[in-house]
Amino acid sequence: MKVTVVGAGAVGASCAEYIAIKDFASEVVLLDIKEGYAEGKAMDLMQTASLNGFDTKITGSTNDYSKTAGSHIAVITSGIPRKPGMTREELIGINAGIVKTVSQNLLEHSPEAIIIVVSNPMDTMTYLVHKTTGLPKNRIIGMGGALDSARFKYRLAEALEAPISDVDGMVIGGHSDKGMVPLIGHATRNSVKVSEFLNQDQMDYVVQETKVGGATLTGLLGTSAWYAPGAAVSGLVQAIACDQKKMFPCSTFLEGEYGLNDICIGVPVILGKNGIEKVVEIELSEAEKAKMQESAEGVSKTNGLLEL
Ligand SMILES: NC(=O)c1ccc[n+]([C@@H]2O[C@H](COP(=O)([O-])OP(=O)(O)OC[C@H]3O[C@@H](n4cnc5c(N)ncnc54)[C@H](O)[C@@H]3O)[C@@H](O)[C@H]2O)c1
Ligand SMILES: O=C(O)C[C@H](O)C(=O)O
Repeated sequence: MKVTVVGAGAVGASCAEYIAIKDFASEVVLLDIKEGYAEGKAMDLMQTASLNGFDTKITGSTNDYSKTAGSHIAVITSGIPRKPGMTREELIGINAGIVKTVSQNLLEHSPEAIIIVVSNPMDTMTYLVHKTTGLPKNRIIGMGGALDSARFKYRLAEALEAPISDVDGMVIGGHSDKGMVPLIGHATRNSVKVSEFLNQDQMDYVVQETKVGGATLTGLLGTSAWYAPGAAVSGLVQAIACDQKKMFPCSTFLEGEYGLNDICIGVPVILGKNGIEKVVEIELSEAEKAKMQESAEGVSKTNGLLEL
């Protein structure tokens, strides 16, 4: 199983490290445009192999896509992250061109690859890849909801004063500060609805802190987060590589599901060897449906900025 990660920066290198440590891939190729950067990150990571106990071979490439040939899965993290005070959507002017070129370069050498899009604004970048590559929609996956759901569980566990292993919850909708839809009504503590334990103010706080989770960290770090994003991507890669049939919220191209068309946005999907094996349509409350519709309007507005 060969995996390529384009962008050997904070998220890409973290993703590569988590994939290696999980040791399900034979090879991970890190590619970056900065001279020597991917090679350096790969060598540094390989020098953890005896310490972290993995056999995965990590190699680096400075913009030579021939090294990525035959990749089964390709992750796109190339592009700029936001600075404090920015929205993800403000990155479109620079990242759209990068993501378009990178996806084309990847597919030239790995025409059968499954593409996972990470670069922001992620839902719109996923839509861009869908529109410009012509790949079947099951092979284009946007990562955002898996990360947002991890932050949702973090906030739920904090509010519940419970171990994170007791908590479950999912975030759907757009991967944006205003557009996320944390499904608080579905969230549970060991199969018991969290509304049995938390009052409305506490639940509202969890939802709001989840929605701005990325911005909160960007404010603290001065750049985007990378550990949880890298871990979230590695989970999607593993589900595909190991044909796990696991359900994640991922950005995918919709054709009527959830009443939405011609958009990539976060919905529950089953991930396996074919990428998106199935879109799962769950029962939403009227309020959740309205939030999803509003979220989709925001994503479509950003999509409109693309020069397709
Ligand atoms: N979807 C999500 O949940 C999520 C989470 C975290 C970060 N992000 C996004 O991921 C992207 C990367 O974030 P980061 O913190 O890793 O940034 P970073 O600056 O640390 O890394 C980005 C890397 O991309 C490289 N790059 C730029 N143009 C390239 C090109 N044409 N080809 C190959 N490599 C290129 C840069 O040299 C840099 O090393 C940002 O757009 C960020 O907003 C998304
Ligand atoms: O928030 C960001 O700028 C990066 C990413 O989308 C995140 O949610 O961490």
